[in-house]
Amino acid sequence: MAFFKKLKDRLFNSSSKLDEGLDAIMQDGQTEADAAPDPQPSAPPAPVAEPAPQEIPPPPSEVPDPAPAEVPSGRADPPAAPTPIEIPLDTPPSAEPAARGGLLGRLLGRESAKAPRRVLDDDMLEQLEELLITADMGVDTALRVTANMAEGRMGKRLSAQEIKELLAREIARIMEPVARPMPIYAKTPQVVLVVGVNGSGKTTTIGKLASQFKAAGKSVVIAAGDTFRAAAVEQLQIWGDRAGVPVLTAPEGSDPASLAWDAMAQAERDGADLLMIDTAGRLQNRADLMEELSKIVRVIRKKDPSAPHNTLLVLDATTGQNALSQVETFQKLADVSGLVMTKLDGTARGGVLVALADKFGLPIHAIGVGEQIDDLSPFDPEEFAAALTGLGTE
Ligand SMILES: Nc1nc2c(ncn2[C@@H]2O[C@H](COP(=O)(O)OP(=O)(O)OP(=O)(O)O)[C@@H](O)[C@H]2O)c(=O)[nH]1
Repeated sequence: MAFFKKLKDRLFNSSSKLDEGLDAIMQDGQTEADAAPDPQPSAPPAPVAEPAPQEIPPPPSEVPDPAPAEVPSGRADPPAAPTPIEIPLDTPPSAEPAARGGLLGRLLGRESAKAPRRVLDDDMLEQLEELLITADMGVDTALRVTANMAEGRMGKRLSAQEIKELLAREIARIMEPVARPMPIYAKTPQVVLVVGVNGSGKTTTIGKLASQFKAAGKSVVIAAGDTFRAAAVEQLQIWGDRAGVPVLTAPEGSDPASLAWDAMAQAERDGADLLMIDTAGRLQNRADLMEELSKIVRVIRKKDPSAPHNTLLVLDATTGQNALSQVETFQKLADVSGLVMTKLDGTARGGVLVALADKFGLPIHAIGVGEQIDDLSPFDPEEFAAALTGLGTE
């Protein structure tokens, strides 16, 4: 629960946004009868046709599933890569579907019987859709999520807590298949190419990952592949020092592919388990960047035809919907195998992760929740859904 609390506190902006929005929606449609406290158990039966539901019915099985939980487990792994043998990050994501227990299960049924309720109708659904869109879930995902929430529940009187629970279940269901730590392969050195726009958090993420891999007993080499920016190289050296991992650099302006070749040779010589290669993120000139990335890949493949084994795209969650177009762009530039979402702390835009999972289904290997070396966590769909919806924050 410690991490949940940290994530919850740091995702405060997102959850409070959804919280406030839901409260407003509840107030908007509230009638006197809705607001009236439910009768005490000893009182005569209430003159309402339908008793206030204490439990949310489980999602009907025929609900169209945007990201089915039964997706084959290998779906998100790189197809041609060797079989993973180990998971590096310390806490694996929950194997249990969200609705069947775990954190969400424990958070259910915590509200007072007197909580105000509102009848779920078209009006309310529309308001919910708008709320999710403002939380950066995107139109398509917001529509799918609300449709699934409404399935079999139209006309029912729901409380804000029940709506949050429904929302959290839907979000966790979409996120479950993409919550996968970066796989570690038997082949060494495992080459991890790290791509993303400048400022997305590549350097910081490489440092954090290197530190975690090292703590897990792996030997790591970092290559500072953004050779055109001296400041970027310096930053990476600082992070390498923090993580206690060697950083290979090349003179400013030199060919990143040649550095990648040298780094590969050194990683092989040293018997390193992992080689993490930082790359430039200049999207202003896509043709150049594409050529640069493909040259790095060509060169390292001369030494190992199965490399790179992972191509991590680092995305800044605070860019909201822009993250979607960055995925599209980088998928054209490189064979992206997984995502790391940074800056989830203090952003009101965590909803974009749901849109990303729904649209691309790429694995989310880890999330950045701060600027310190240990502020990188495995992605847990239940904790994320609970934090995003504000469940358990009362
Ligand atoms: N709050 C917060 N800040 C982060 C996180 N990850 C990275 N940052 C900050 O984001 C800024 C950019 O991070 P970098 O790691 O330098 O990003 P980059 O993609 O390497 O950028 P360039 O070096 O310009 O290519 C830095 O100030 C980091 O401290 C995170 O998870 N949370």
